[in-house]
Amino acid sequence: MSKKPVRIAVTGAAGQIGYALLFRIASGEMLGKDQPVILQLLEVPVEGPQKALKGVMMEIDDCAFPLLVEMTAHSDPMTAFKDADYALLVGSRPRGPGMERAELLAVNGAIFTAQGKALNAVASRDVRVLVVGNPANTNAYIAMKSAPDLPAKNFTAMLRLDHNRAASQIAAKTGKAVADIEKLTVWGNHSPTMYADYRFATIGGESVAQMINDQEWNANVFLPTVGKRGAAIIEARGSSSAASAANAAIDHMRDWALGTNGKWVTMGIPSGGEYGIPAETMFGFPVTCENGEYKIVEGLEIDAFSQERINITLAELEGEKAGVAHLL
Ligand SMILES: NC(=O)C1=CN([C@@H]2O[C@H](COP(=O)(O)OP(=O)(O)OC[C@H]3O[C@@H](n4cnc5c(N)ncnc54)[C@H](O)[C@@H]3O)[C@@H](O)[C@H]2O)C=CC1
Ligand SMILES: O=C([O-])CC(=O)C(=O)O
Repeated sequence: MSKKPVRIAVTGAAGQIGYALLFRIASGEMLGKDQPVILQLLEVPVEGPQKALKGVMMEIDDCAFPLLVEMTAHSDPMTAFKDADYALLVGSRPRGPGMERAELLAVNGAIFTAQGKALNAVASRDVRVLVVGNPANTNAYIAMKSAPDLPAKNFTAMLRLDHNRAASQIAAKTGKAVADIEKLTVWGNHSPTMYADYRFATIGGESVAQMINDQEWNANVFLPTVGKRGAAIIEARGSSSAASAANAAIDHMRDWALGTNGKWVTMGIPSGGEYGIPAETMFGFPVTCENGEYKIVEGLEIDAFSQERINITLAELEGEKAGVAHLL
C-alpha cells in the first residue's frame, strides 16, 4: 500500500446513519479503493451507546476490510478529532413525526459549539468537515464559528441528499437515466424552504426545463416533494432517513476529495457573498470540485421566481443564525 493512511472522525457512530456509513468508508467507497483509512469513532459517554459502538466495531472487524489500518472508540471529541483529516459530524438527535428540523437547534446546537472547539484544538489544520446532524446548515455554521483557527471554507453542511432526491424525481418525471442528469442544484437550507433548481439542468445535452415544460409541476409537485421528502420518510418508516443520508455523505466527501470532473454537485458551504448571499451564511450552492477544493458555479441568471425562493430560504437561515448567537 503506497498511500499514507488518512484519519476520519465520525460522530454518532453507533446511530442509524453511522451503521449505514462506517462500512462504506472502511471499504473505500468514500476516498477511493487505494486510500487506507483510520477510523476515530465518537459516541456520547453513556454506557448504552458506548456498548453499541463496540458492537458496530466488532462487525467492522469481521469484515476484514483491507483498507482499514486502525479503528478507535472515543467518548471525548478532544481525542476523537486528534489529527483528523476528515470529520463527519453526524451525532445529534433526529426529529420525530410532526417536528421541523429547526426545532432540533435547542437540543443539538450546543453539540456543535463543543465539537467546533475540539476540532479547532486538535484536528489537522486542513481538516475537511461535513455536518450531517440537523439542522445541518446552522449546526455547520456554529461549528465553523467555534473553530476560528481552521479555514472557514473547510466547514460544510449536507445538502447532497436533497440534490440526489431532486435528481431522482427528475429522472422519474422525464423517464431518463438519473446518471445522465447534469447541472442540477439545490439552493439554501436543508429544510422545506430549500430551492431545488433544474433551470440549468441537462440530460444528454438537452434542457430539462424544456423537456418538462410545466411550471405548475415545478412549483406545486416537484419542490414540495423534494422539500418534504425527509418528513415523508419519517412518516413511512417511523424513523428518519439513514441509508440515503449515509449515501449522500459518502457522495459529498468523495466528490470534495476526489473531484467531480466538471460536474455540478450541491454542497452547503459558507458564502463568500456570491449571488447576494451574506458572507459566512452556510448555504446550498452549485459547486464543482477539483484537487480537494470546491468552487461555486458563478454567473447563473436568477429569475424572479428563483429570487423569491432564494430569499425565503435565506430568511429562514438568517433567523436560525440569530437564534444561536448565544452559542457562539
Ligand atoms: N443533513 C441531512 O441530510 C440529514 C441529517 N440527518 C440528521 O442526522 C442526525 C443523526 O441521525 P441518526 O443517525 O438517524 O440518529 P440516531 O439517533 O440513530 O443516532 C445519533 C447518534 O448520535 C449520538 N450522539 C448524540 N450526541 C452526540 C454527541 N454530542 N457526540 C457524539 N455522538 C452523539 C447518539 O448517541 C446516537 O447514537 C440527526 O440530527 C438527523 O436529523 C438525518 C438524515 C439526513
Ligand atoms: O428529515 C429528517 O429529519 C432527516 C433529514 O434531514 C432528511 O431525511 O432529509
